[in-house]
Amino acid sequence: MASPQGSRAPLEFGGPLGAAALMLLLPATMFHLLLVARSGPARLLGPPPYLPGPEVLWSPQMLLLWFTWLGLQAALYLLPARKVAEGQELKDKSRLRYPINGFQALVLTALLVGLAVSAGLPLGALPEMLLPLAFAATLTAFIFSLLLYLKALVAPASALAPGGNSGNPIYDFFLGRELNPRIWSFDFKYFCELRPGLIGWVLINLALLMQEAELRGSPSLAMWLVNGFQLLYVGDALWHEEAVLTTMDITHDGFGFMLAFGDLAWVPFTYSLQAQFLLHHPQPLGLPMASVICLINAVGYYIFRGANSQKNTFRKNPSDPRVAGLETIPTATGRQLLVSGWWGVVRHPNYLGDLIMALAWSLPCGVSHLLPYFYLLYFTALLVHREARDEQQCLRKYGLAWHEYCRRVPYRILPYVY
Ligand SMILES: NC(=O)C1=CN([C@@H]2O[C@H](COP(=O)(O)OP(=O)(O)OC[C@H]3O[C@@H](n4cnc5c(N)ncnc54)[C@H](OP(=O)(O)O)[C@@H]3O)[C@@H](O)[C@H]2O)C=CC1
Ligand SMILES: CC(C)CCC[C@@H](C)[C@H]1CC=C2C3=C(CC[C@@]21C)[C@@]1(C)CC[C@H](O)C[C@@H]1CC3
Repeated sequence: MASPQGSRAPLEFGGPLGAAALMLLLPATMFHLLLVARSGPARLLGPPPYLPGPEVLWSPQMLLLWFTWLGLQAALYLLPARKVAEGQELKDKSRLRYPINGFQALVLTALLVGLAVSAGLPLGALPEMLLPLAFAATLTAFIFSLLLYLKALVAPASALAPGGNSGNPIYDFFLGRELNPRIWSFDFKYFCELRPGLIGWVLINLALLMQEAELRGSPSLAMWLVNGFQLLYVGDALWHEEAVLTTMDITHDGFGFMLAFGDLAWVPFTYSLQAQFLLHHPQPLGLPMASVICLINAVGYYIFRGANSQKNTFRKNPSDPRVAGLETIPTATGRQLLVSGWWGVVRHPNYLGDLIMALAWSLPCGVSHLLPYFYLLYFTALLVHREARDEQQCLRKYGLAWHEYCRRVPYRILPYVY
């Protein structure tokens, strides 16, 4: 199996061994978190309260519910979109087209769920179904990745991703071989990245809030904050859906187990960890502390959105008055790099904002347990690793200009620290 570039791309994630370990470790961590969040001691580093048997994990009804959810999101994806955007130029100089209707899918899902709840759907019962649902999602991710791997065997070389075609089946299965696997115009990676997982995450959060209201009479302030912050984050991602077309996930990485599991299982079932924790471990939170936490989230969001919008506006139209005055470095590709504004503070200001928000999502859970801080810890590791991968890609793209950018903006994520 030759690399699409002729020469083999360097192995990432620790090569085949690292990929095999991650394929076991990631689902194990997700189930560990689901079990521990509902246990009394809620110890991140302790053993799980029990090991669930097949009768707890396997449920045909939950598999059906999961497929109904995927089917609903796929149907919403296929609805007419307010805009159809073009992706980055591919190796064969063509550009794929993508529907921009993610926010519409979120609103329509909210309407449908609202109608179903008012007709008697017991959404508050969902938290009890998380284990078999997570199992259904994990199983789907494994089978789906296998089908994607097989599909790539008949794909033309130009459709393969730069990584993920090492010739080692475990590594390639993990990273994904085909860059943009599609059936007709249905793009699997783009669909999975933003719809079932992200919208599923806020739906699980809402179910946990409703269950808390049933148990304790009303949702706690901490639960409101976690729900509000994460809804803002998901709403923002879907509102700015087009921006995902320039992320490395879409332009560089193949679609394999890493993204299939990450999008379909990891995001909904682990990103909702704080709300899961709060349902089983209510935390007192006064208004003054809640205001401070809201301020932290607002600062994080301001940096995150400011940085992302500045780069996206600049990439779309460098003469836009909002970015035209910013200082830039020319590169041999004809593109320029921003060296003032947010992108002159650190080389990844959007990651800094994202991490500040991650802190604000954990703080409502108090400081008695490490468990709700799992997201912050995992996300720091993910972004540090992602930043290093992006750095390599930028160095390959921009060469000397990237060196100059690193000299002018020496810190990566946190000014004067990292
Ligand atoms: N919650 C979660 O689990 C995750 C959230 N995220 C968030 O998603 C968002 C997107 O992140 P991600 O895809 O990693 O990457 P970025 O949006 O940070 O994009 C990196 C790219 O931006 C361009 N770029 C870098 N520096 C400059 C500069 N100085 N001037 C102009 N362009 C520059 C380069 O591409 P080019 O030059 O080709 O345009 C580079 O490859 C972030 O806000 C991140 O925090 C990401 C991962 C997971
Ligand atoms: C579990 C694995 C080790 C890694 C899985 C990674 C995925 C969960 C993430 C890879 C890139 C992502 C992005 C987002 C969500 C998480 C995944 C899918 C966003 C959609 C989150 C919202 C932001 O506004 C945009 C992000 C793009 C990248």
